[in-house]
Amino acid sequence: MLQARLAPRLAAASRCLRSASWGALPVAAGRGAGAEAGLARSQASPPRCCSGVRRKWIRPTGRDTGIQTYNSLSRSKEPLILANAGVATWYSCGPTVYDHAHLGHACSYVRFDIIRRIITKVFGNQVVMAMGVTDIDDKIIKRANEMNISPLALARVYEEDFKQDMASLKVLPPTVYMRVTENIPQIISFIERIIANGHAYATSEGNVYFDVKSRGERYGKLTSIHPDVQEEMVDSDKRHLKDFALWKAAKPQELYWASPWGKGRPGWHIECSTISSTVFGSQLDIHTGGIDLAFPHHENEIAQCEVYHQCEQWGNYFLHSGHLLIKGNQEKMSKSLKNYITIKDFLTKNSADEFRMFCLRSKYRSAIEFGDDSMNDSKNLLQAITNFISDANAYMKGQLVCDPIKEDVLWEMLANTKANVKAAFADDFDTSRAVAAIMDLIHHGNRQLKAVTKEGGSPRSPVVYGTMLSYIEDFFNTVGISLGDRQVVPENKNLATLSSVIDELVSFRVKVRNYALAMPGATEAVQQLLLEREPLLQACDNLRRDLAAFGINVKDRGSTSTWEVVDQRREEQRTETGS
Ligand SMILES: Nc1ncnc2c1ncn2[C@@H]1O[C@H](COP(=O)(O)OP(=O)(O)OP(=O)(O)O)[C@@H](O)[C@H]1O
Ligand SMILES: [Zn+2]
Repeated sequence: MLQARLAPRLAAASRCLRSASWGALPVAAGRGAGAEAGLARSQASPPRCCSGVRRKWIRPTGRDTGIQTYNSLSRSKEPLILANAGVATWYSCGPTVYDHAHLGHACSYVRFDIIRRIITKVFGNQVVMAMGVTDIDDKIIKRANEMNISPLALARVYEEDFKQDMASLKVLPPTVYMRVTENIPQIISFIERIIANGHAYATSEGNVYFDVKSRGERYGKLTSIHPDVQEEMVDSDKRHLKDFALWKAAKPQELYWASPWGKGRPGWHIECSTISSTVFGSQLDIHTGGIDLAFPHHENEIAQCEVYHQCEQWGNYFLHSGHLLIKGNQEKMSKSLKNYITIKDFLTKNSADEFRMFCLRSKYRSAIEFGDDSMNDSKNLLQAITNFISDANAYMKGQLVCDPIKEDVLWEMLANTKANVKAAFADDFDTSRAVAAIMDLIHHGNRQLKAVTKEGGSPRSPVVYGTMLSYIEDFFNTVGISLGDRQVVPENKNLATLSSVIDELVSFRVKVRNYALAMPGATEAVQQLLLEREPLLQACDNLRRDLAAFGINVKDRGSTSTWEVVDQRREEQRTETGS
């Protein structure tokens, strides 16, 4: 079905790529310089519109998903309309694979993973996602030279490393990963066609540049950066400073591919335009990346695709995630600033769910400060949710006995929460609002779960708690968090065994404790027995204390007991700070 829908587009794309013709002319734009300029601009203030021309965004025709999303192309929230009903085509800029990925990368990919899950699970659309992997570029060549291995070998190692990191963070893989080095013929054809259409030129030095001026007012449609401004040219064979490289002539000893312009390799931006067009043809619903990619990368991708496809609007929605900043100094976490924490290091002390909760608590577009405080807040929230689940479970099983529950209040709260969560998701994927709505529901649920000492008697309301539990678990499953260690146990046989052992241990302790406490009457003989059984109660208390040291919290609830896993690190911190 999906294949049938995409087939005409794929055919059109490959026709375009095959029919590209030759051309030639004369000049260099590096990823580093441009990207840094873009970064500085995107972090400071929104790009200035030099021409004052209002950007024109063409509202796509198709099926409205019911979601309003902020579109960097129009700089406002727009209805998310998919060209093919029920199917979102999505191109995501992937990693440059020359080193371990860090938490900045994690943040961007986790945030978009959450959005992808919302589009799929909450709004019922299929997502077809292609991700380009930059496996050849200046940084890869430099690092490979330092390590005395081939750039491609280095890239393969770190591509695999990236995929493993993403899997550890529970980021769903794209439908297809596409390596740049496996798309060189397509990239060359793409460049040839851009030249043939009069928007690029080759230089005598074997470089090919995009002629930015040839795009006129349309260059800058994403970021309002316009080529009219006169800038001084520095030592380059290009015609205009803003012209950017489509093809880079190989330096001596550098890895190269043969091309109509000599030995060389692709520029950065052309990779994504070609790969996206190879998979999705001349039209794309969603394009994503970190905010630093808006300029020059996405601006240039747009220019290339629109002159190649000769279309008015290639990508309909550009979504940009905010940066992960280091707390205190407001710096972007990045390799070049050497202020990064690798995903692997992070995961030795924290869980993927904790990081996801950290991401959920802010809007995906905003910058987010990373530090111990914000991670602890996220851990505390997760613990509060786990505690509620444990208490509600105990209540449902009759282990926790409460005063009569005001059911109608809870049913109403639940209905409101469902509506609020869906509205928050539909409003530019506002996950922080959705989490706040869930926490409010938990707060109200907790308020009524007050344990009372007298056993039985009062009417019970397990169904409303069961419904709340199931909704809350569904919510977190939707955004990629597995709640409660009991839920994740089946994935790990050792943990499943451990869980059963603790069940047995706690149940044995309950029998001993009940035996030690079961003393009808107050005769002298009974008092004597109580004294004799005192060591049993002491042993029960000791066991509870010892288990707490392993992060197992045993709760005595009248004649029965329940247990849950608590975050030990958090407990230790609490003890240290006396909180
Ligand atoms: N600190 C960060 N916060 C959020 N997103 C980031 C951060 N650093 C990189 N990204 C995003 O991760 C994705 C992959 O980036 P890429 O592989 O190009 O790394 P990079 O930007 O070169 O990283 P670095 O600056 O550390 O070298 C991009 O979408 C980029 O915007
Ligand atoms: Zn890209």
